[in-house]
Formats: sequence, C-alpha cells, structure tokens
Amino acid sequence: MIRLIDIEKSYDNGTKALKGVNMRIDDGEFVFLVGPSGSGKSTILKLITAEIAPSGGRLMVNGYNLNNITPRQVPYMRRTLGVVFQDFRLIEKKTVEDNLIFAMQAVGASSKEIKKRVAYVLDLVGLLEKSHQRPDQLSGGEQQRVAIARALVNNPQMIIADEPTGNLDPMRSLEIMMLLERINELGTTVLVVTHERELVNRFSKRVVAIENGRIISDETGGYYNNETTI
Ligand SMILES: Nc1ncnc2c1ncn2[C@@H]1O[C@H](COP(=O)(O)OP(=O)(O)OP(=O)(O)O)[C@@H](O)[C@H]1O
Repeated sequence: MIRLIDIEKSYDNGTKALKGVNMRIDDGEFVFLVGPSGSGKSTILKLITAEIAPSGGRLMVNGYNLNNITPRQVPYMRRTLGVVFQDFRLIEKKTVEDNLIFAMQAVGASSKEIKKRVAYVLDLVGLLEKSHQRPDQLSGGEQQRVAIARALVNNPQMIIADEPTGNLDPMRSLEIMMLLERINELGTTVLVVTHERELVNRFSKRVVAIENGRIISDETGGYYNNETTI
C-alpha cells in the first residue's frame, strides 16, 4: 500500500513541485496518474522510490515509513517495487534471459528459483521464444515487454510504469497496457504515469489527475475527458 499524506516537495531552487498531495493506493489496485508536463508526476514517483525525500508530510510505501527509513533499508523497500521506464533501460549486451537472470542474482536468488521464475515471466509477457536474443534484435514493444518481465521477476508488490508507451506506436501501446492490466489481474498493484488520453479512456480504471502540484481529480473510469489539458 502507498500513502501520501499532505506531501509537500520543494526543490533546492525553490520550485514547489507538490503542494499538499494526499493519495492512497491499496494493494491490488490499478491506477493511472495523469497530468500536464511539469505538474508533479515524476516527483511523486521519485518520492515513492526514495530517490528524493519529501519537504513535508508523511509517506508510506509497502510497509516502510519513508520519513524515517534508514539508508540500509532503502534497497529492501525498493525490492517491493518493479519500475518500468519509457526508454526500457535494458542491458544491451545481455540476452533477454540474461537481463532477467542478472536482476534475480542481484537479490541473491538460487539458480533453481531463477530458472523457474525467468521462464514463468517470459512466458507471461509472451517472449519465451526470444529469450536468447539481445534487446537490439527486438522491436520497441518487445523490449518494453522484457523490461516489464524484468520488473516482475523478483515478484514485487507493485509495478510503477513511467510513460511506458511513450516510445511506442498506438497498437504496441495498447498491447503494453493490456499486459499491465493482466499483471494487475494476477495480483500485482500497478501505477502507470501517462500522457496518453485515448489509451487511458480505453480502460475503465482509477485515474488520479494532478495539476500544478495538486490532485485535482481522483475517479474511476470517468475523469479523463476532453476539457482537461493534459
Ligand atoms: N531537480 C529539480 N530541480 C528543480 N525543479 C525541478 C526538479 N525536478 C522537477 N522540477 C520542477 O518540479 C515541477 C514538477 O516536475 P515533475 O518532473 O514532477 O513534472 P512531471 O509532471 O513529471 O512532468 P513531465 O510530464 O514533463 O515529465 C516542475 O515545475 C519542474 O520544473
């Protein structure tokens, strides 16, 4: 579960990026976070991943209180999150399979666990037959599916996807969103930051809209209409 209570964030140069944000995401939810450029979406994600600290308010992430988390606890907190980026961020020199194996070895998984889990997640994202290819031999949509598999491989409580379809055409974008929906149906909480109005409107999900550092709407299925400037 994620809880932001009266969260404020001011950057060193004085920019007030968040002005009293309250948001709660329960386990098992699927949430779109939308808003115009500069509204504070990335700031929220960076707070959740503990890349930056809030200037005020309280922040809880999957059982960790980020207001007083110790540096030693941060890697454990991050293991509860799987993060997916717009630009995939795969290791280009490693095969698809090796990208996933590397992520599991980093948390000390056994060879037996790795073998089983890697095959399971590659099958889930539909890429089992491409497991020995390198990312540069795959399409953008396939690379994003590898990145999603990697985010899932250590079985996080939550997937955070930051503009996951920003580099993809509409058809591939829809496929990626449907894959995230399926992952959510299997029990993982999903938070997706996106600009893509049409895509959001195809799914009847909770949409949290932020503008100028404040949440202006939080509704299921209904908000993301034409009057909003995203
Ligand atoms: N490191 C930083 N130092 C100073 N100001 C920053 C920093 N990062 C972001 N900001 C400012 O904070 C505000 C919110 O930025 P943020 O990156 O959270 O927006 P965003 O909604 O993610 O935008 P985009 O959709 O363009 O990625 C903006 O005014 C931005 O200029």
